[in-house]
Amino acid sequence: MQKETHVFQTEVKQLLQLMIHALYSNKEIFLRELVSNASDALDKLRFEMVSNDQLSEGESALKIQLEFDEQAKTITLRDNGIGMTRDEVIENIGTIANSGTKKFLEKLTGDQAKDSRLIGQFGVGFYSAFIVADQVTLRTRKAGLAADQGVEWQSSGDGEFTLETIAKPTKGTEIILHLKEGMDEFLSAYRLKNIITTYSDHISFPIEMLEEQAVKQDAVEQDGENKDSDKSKMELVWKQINKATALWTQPKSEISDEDYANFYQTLSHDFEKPLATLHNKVEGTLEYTSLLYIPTKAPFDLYDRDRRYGLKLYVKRVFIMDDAEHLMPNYLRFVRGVIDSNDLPLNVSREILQSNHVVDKIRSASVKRILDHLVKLAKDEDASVYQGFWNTFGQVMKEGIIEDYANRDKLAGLMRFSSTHNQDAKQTVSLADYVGRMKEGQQAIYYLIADSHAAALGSPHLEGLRKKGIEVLLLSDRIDEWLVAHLTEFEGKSLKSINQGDIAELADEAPEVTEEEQQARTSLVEKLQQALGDKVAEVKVTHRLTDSPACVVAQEGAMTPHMMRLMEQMGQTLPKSLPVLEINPNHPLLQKVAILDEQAAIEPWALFLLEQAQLADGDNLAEPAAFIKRVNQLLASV
Ligand SMILES: Nc1ncnc2c1ncn2[C@@H]1O[C@H](COP(=O)(O)OP(=O)(O)OP(=O)(O)O)[C@@H](O)[C@H]1O
Repeated sequence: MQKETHVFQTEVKQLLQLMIHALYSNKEIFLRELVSNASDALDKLRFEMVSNDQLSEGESALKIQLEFDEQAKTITLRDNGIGMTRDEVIENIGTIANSGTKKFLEKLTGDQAKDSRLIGQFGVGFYSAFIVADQVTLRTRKAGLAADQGVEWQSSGDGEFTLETIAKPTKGTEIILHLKEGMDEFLSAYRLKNIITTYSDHISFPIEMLEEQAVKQDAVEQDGENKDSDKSKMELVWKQINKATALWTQPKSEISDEDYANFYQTLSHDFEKPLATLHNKVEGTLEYTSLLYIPTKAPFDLYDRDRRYGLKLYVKRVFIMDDAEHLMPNYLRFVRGVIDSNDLPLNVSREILQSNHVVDKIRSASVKRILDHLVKLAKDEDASVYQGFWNTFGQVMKEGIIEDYANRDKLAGLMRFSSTHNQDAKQTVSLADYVGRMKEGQQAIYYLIADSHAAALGSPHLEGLRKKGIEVLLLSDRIDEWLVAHLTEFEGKSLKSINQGDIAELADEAPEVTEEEQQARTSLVEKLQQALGDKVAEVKVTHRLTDSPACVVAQEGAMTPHMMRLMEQMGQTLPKSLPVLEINPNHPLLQKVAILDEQAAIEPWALFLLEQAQLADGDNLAEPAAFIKRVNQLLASV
């Protein structure tokens, strides 16, 4: 087939530009990325060969070779892995951007240091070749196809690439980098070897480089006169330069922190050191090894629904799949690592994983390991470490309360909230802290849910409790309504919303009122009730408020207004449950209303009190213009 030219998709073009500039300070990672791709290609072939040994094409040793040419200024990386068809080349490296690319580009900040970290996580893999090369040639042939079905891809990274069908006798992929000006540092065996042993020592396949070695001359020649002279000449031979042992199979005592960290980088593309590394070998009825990492930074697509998460699954050292999501519950999707099982079949599929007791056991033991480690971190004297974890992953951990019933108690202990104790928007208060500060006889752990921390902190509902010195947790994450629906108690203390039903601690504080006052109150309540009709479930005198004139609360057991708003935003139509309007009869506004007699005069006040209470609660008024008109009329009339 003739050479044809294609253009990169716009997103790919943007990405290339960005990478070339932003990753400059970390340029040697190109090699790690390409080696990682080669290793993936070998993993895939090894897996395919389990059911089809023809694919080996007579080459049983799977390996990666690296060489450089000082004159031509090129570096070549070669693997004898699975290779790619023409269509796969087009799809994988060229016209079609990775599904995350757009989202990734939207996340960019313009700050080089931050962006380069993002790029790393995003795993731009192959394109990182253009950090050091101004021309890249990729030659590949899919294992199992005929020798003349090879493909050559070529690009200088400036918007276009060419494709040509070529003959390639050996399966696999070869990438030739034509180095840019100023990149001569990579034309050095020492430097290349160093990068490989730093980043790719524990890739499970051998990586070879050419090395000079003295080789004995032919025996015939040696038969001559000078028999003793040890004639030998220097020759280049392929020598393995990495350890090529999967890191997790090594004894812990032989693995340095650096080894662990470098392997984490290979897995996650994250430049940051992981927060925790948990390496376990399990023997007995079940045999497997797990190497789990808790990252320090969240991946940029932590909340991306399309993103696949999970661990790499190996069976008896053979790579099976990436993102085996059944090995970790969804809420621990930020955990990276490897599980290598001796008990699963090699032909295991995602479907089998879904309902497999071996997987279930590995998963629950792995979850336990992660949670136990977090519990330990949370107890650490240096609170900043766990706090840092919570600031990054707290919202996701909250999903655990909903998702993971078996571990609910442990998870509850790991939760952190904002509270009136320190008023801070940062979530630093644990339920145990709260319980430790509970007043004598306090009935429940109180919380308030609002749309934002500021709205919660300024809520009129807090007034009465604040006066009594009772702490209230302030919840304003979207997930909090679901959290409290599932977390109804902690250490025998129930959790209770302060804008739903009555609060025992406040009811017993009702101040003495004279019979006359009581009558006046009853009549005020009746008047408002009549004016509001079916807009409210009830009007009653509050114990909650000290400064504000009124507030809305939900009836005991009914959905809070905040929850109703969330459900509506999610497109759920619900039968309206009406709010209870609580009034503060000591407030000057209410005293004003108390002396009005005519229903026509009371009505705008009643509506105004209800609507301002709803506004303070974060509700959107159905008729804002009518509200403003009413307020203006009332203001003009005073
Ligand atoms: N040496 C190779 N042999 C076979 N296929 C390859 C090779 N290098 C790249 N590919 C194919 O090209 C795709 C894109 O590679 P790239 O490195 O850009 O991203 P990735 O490997 O999918 O992502 P990540 O780098 O995050 O693992 C790969 O998924 C793979 O299918």
